[in-house]
Amino acid sequence: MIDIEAACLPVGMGSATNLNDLVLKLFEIGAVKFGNFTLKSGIQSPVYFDLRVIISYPDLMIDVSEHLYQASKTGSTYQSVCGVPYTALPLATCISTAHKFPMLIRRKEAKDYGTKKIIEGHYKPGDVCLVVEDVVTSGSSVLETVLSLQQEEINVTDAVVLVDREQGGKDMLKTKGIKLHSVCTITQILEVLGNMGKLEQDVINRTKQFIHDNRFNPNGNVKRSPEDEGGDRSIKRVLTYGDRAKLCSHSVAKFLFTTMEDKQTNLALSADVTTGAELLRLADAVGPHICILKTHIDIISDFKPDLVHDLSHLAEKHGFLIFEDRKFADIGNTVKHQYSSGVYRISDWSHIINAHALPGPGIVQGLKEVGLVKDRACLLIAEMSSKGNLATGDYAKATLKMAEEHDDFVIGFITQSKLSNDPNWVHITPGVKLTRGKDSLGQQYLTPREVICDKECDIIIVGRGITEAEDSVVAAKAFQEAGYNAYLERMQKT
Ligand SMILES: O=C(O)c1cc(=O)[nH]c(=O)n1[C@@H]1O[C@H](COP(=O)(O)O)[C@@H](O)[C@H]1O
Repeated sequence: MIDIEAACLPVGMGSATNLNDLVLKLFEIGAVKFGNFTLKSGIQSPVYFDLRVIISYPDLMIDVSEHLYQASKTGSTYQSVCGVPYTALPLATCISTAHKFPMLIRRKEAKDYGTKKIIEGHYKPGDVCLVVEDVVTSGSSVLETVLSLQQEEINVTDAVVLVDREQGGKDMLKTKGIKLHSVCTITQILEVLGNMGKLEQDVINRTKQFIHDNRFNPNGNVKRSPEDEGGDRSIKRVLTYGDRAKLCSHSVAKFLFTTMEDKQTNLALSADVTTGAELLRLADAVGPHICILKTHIDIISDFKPDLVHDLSHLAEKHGFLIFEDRKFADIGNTVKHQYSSGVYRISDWSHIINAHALPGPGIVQGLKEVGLVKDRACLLIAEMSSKGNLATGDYAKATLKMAEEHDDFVIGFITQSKLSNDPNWVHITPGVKLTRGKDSLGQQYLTPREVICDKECDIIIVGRGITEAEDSVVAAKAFQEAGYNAYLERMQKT
């Protein structure tokens, strides 16, 4: 049974109702729903929380924030409170104004201009901040806000959430040193609604079974700095590829970061060869060393549909993603056809495609109408490697903005430098050789270290450095090692 006494202590400027009334109210306004819902991950869930709707009920907002405030009072002291964007922002605001608690706002996107701040508000290194969230499932959204705060040397020891779905978030956050407090758990909600006769027993059983069957493992591995090991809580945390796999919501980006960590490679092979047989030979030989195989399918002189079928098998065998470097650049309606049909039917086999931002957002919308249902991903070309290219000035910034508006499909950029600190974006850089240089047609080369360590991009694209080497496997191994070592070096220095 629920400890009602504990849930209705009078507090600060207001007082919280009892938990039963709160749960009932949430149920009545549709903030808690039972049925069949497809979650962002694609999983079918018998329960869905839509806590955004509470902003339409000011009394409920005050009540929920008082419950959150109560649940967070566990002996720790905080200098500030920060809501996980967006739903928890108004909740954190209510707590802040009711209890004279300074607030911080974490930007969802990092500003690359002006103050360049990701955390807004006044703070100093070593401050302790309470993180507020509406619902916790795996804990990754709370973690994302925690990591942003920690990068500014703000400590987080506790987080408070209205509903814990009991799917592993609490344990995962514990492994990161964060204690999660919840106003209520899904078990408590089922119990309250069951006792009030609002839910059939089979709905309760189905929901319990779903929660039981869909738990996340608490296997996070946020890298700690030496000061952290020494007990200093002013931690600067560094996100590994594995951490970023957990943070990002797009399945292709998740797979990519996971592969990079597991295979220890940030190498994309640009397989710019002109026959099907050569493409397959290269893919099979170099496959163990790469995370992405990039194609220009229209330079294959003997293309047959079987080729992409065989290539897909090799992608599965070696665990890499296929990226057709089609560089779409037309209006939305045209690119839809170019992507889905014609001889190549690119959307049927290529996990990732790229597009120029030049035509405006319609190009992404058009591609998305084809790619989203197939769980495909897109990279926007923000900066190019060739001398004299016109993608300069504010072009990259405008491209980032376009990507942010389509982050369900766009997972990152083809770029020469890091555009954003948001760990969800994948930064992929072509024009890489083991030594700096250029070719006779304006291509300019940087080294893996310059790209990964200095410019802080994530993946190197290498073409002729491998395809024209005497032994492509030896060359691929060398690029794999150079790229991954540069990444490890960056981890050390950050
Ligand atoms: O989108 C790309 O991949 C790309 C963008 C860019 O700015 N520069 C660039 O070279 N590329 C591609 O990256 C590959 C580079 O090949 P190499 O110069 O042989 O390493 C080629 O397939 C290019 O089409």
